[in-house]
Order: sequence, then C-alpha cells, then structure tokens
Amino acid sequence: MTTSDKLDVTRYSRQILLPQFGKKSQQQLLSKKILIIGAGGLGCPAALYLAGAGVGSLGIVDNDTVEISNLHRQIAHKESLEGKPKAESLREAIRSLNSSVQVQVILQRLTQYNVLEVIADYDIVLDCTDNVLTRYVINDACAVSRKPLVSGAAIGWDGQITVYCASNDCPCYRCIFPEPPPPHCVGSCDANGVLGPIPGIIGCLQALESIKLAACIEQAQVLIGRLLVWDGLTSKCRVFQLRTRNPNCVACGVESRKDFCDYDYASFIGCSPSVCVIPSEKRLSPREAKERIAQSNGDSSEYFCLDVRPSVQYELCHIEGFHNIPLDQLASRVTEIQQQVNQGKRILVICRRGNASQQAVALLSSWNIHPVYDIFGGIEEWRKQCDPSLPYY
Ligand SMILES: Nc1ncnc2c1ncn2[C@@H]1O[C@H](COP(=O)(O)OP(=O)(O)OP(=O)(O)O)[C@@H](O)[C@H]1O
Ligand SMILES: [Zn+2]
Repeated sequence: MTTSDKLDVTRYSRQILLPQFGKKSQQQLLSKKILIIGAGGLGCPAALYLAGAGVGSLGIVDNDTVEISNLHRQIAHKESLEGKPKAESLREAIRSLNSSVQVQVILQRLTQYNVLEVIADYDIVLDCTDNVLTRYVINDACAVSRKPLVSGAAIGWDGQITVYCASNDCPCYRCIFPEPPPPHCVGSCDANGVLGPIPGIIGCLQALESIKLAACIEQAQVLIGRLLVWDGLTSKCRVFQLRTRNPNCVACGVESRKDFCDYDYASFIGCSPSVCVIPSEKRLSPREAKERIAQSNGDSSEYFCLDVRPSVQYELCHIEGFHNIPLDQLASRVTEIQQQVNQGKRILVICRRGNASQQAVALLSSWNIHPVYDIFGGIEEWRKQCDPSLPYY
C-alpha cells in the first residue's frame, strides 16, 4: 500500500468501514466526475458532501453572485464574499474541506446552447437550480446524453427529489411533466420564502443519491422512478412511484426525440421577461408618484395609496401612508376602494416589482374604478429612486 493510499484510507475511513461501501466504492467515487448546476440552497450542501466523500472531480455552474439574503441557506458562502461569484465561493469552501477534489468552475448561465458541451465531461448531473426553464434545458440534455440526473427542488417548507434518465426504464422530467406548470403557479424562494434547512435536507439527499450511483453500491436502492417529497412543516416524508419512461417522449423517446437546439423554451414555459398589461398613461415612476403625493399633502391627499403585496411582505417594510390590500383580497375588499373613489380620491398602486400592481390596476379598471395608476418597478424601484433606507429583500 502506498503512502497516498494510506492518506485516503484515513480520510475516508468512516465510510469505507461500511460493509456496503468498502474500498472498492471509495475507488469508484474517486474516479467519477459530477456536475452541480446551481451553487445556491441545494448546490451548497450537495457540493460539500460530495467533496467530503471524495468524488474525484466536481463541476460547479452558476452565473450569480453571493447576496446577504442567500446566507441563511446557502451555507458554503461567507459574508465576506458578498458580491463575488457563487461558483468561486463554493470552490473555496470545497478546497478548504477537501483539497484533493478537482474543481472546475463555470461562471456562465446554462442555456440550451451550451448545455450539451458543459455536461459532456461528467458522469452524473445534479439539478440544483430554481427555475422551470433551466429544468427542461438540463433534462433534455441529460435525456439525449443518457446521463443520470439527480433533480432537487425546495421552496417554502417543502422539498422533493428524484433521479431521472438513470436506466432504460427510468423516465425523464418530460416523461412525467410533458407540459410545464402555468407561469402563475410557479413559486420561487425569492417570492414565496424558504426555510434554510429545507434545501439543506434536499441538497444532502442529492449528494446521497449521487454517491450511491457514483460508487456503484450494489445493495443501494436509488430514487430512480420514485419521487421523495418532504413536508418540513409536518415532518412528513412520502415516496411516490412515478410513471415509467414514455416511449413517445420528445426528450428521451428514441423515435420521437426532438432537436432542442432551436427549440423555443421561453414560449414553451410561457414566460416573458417583464409583464406589461396596462397602457403607459396609467403608469407613474416612483419619483413622479412621490411628487404627486407630496403636492396633495396629508389626510386631505387626493390619492389613496394601495400596496397589493402579501401582508407578510408589507409587514417587512412599507412606504408610509400606503394601505395594504393584497392582490388576492382585491375582489372581496373592492368596496373599501370604491369608497375612496367616491370621496374624490385617485388610486395609486404599488407592489414589489411592478407586475402584481399592474394586474391590480387592470382589475380595478375592469370594475370601473377610476382613476387608478400603477407605480412601475414597485417597492424595489421606489427604494432606488426615492428612499434607499427601505430594506432590500
Ligand atoms: N440556467 C442557470 N445557469 C446557471 N445557474 C443557474 C441557472 N438557473 C439557476 N441557477 C442558479 O441556481 C441557484 C439556485 O439557488 P437558490 O434558488 O437557492 O438561489 P437564489 O436564486 O440566489 O435565491 P433567491 O431566489 O433567494 O435570490 C442560483 O444560484 C442561480 O444562480
Ligand atoms: Zn422522457
């Protein structure tokens, strides 16, 4: 036995001692290359446990930078690295944990144009991202390349994980979800919140399933064709059997496979970068809105200022003088607004970023409530133009 063998044995001894694992599995792990897409809430724990376990080589893809609001769950990053690329920050954390792991950092956004090239070199791919479009892009590439895809998701109190494309019968994401969810049903941590340990748990499970695959552990049952759902609020965990592979799937079906290079993912998902649903004369900049409010001073103001964000966000921060009626309560509380209009007031509507407020203005207009104006860019733009003391969240 060589000295380096001895060193490895010491480092990995606690897992090598497992009868199902042993030195053979350790050597398998050391020979594998695993790609982690997304260095956020899922990617941080997944990468650290894979590095600790001694995977030979890890790739990290992320084009984002560290923000303070990431740190409650993206625990590989540090306060001192705020503003620095997440993938580089994660590489530093991996290095200080296990310097023998090779790390390749890709500071690019993964798209349909680079995905095949990026994943080509790896044995296993982990989807640790947070958006539906990227999920389909990664899936389609793994389906075509027949690479095991360990797919995790976490939001609010809930998380889930499964493994796609890992065997002949194993479905891909499109086999299970041939159509994407409607855009308004898709949540995000940014909009809906998330408790830190939820992505922590799912990211650890992604590392575990990847280790089982990479180390070729015969007795292990991998989450292939099964979806594990974790409800953190009730501490209930359920495992659902998924459909088998769809032979006519456009991603993994041999006969029906599409060429995804020219595919219009944005239209398929039904997303547009910024929603604009009302005419420009009904929209004011925050600066203009603030001036108008100031000119029509105090209680006798000719404006009724409405904040349509969820109450939990309103409690987090709000602009003085704005009343909170969340968008989903607008219909049931429309008489309150009508009363303000009857008293001669004009309605000004704000939300977080300017989409919900436009929907509110469109709804109020359709109920013949006039005049009503949208403050474009929402609280975020108000913070930039009028009041930097408002917290960023
Ligand atoms: N197409 C993509 N290419 C590269 N990285 C991606 C892609 N899509 C998502 N990601 C990355 O996946 C990670 C998802 O992590 P997570 O949702 O925990 O973080 P976040 O987006 O920073 O959080 P928040 O929503 O609170 O701002 C992010 O770091 C994001 O940059
Ligand atoms: Zn499929």
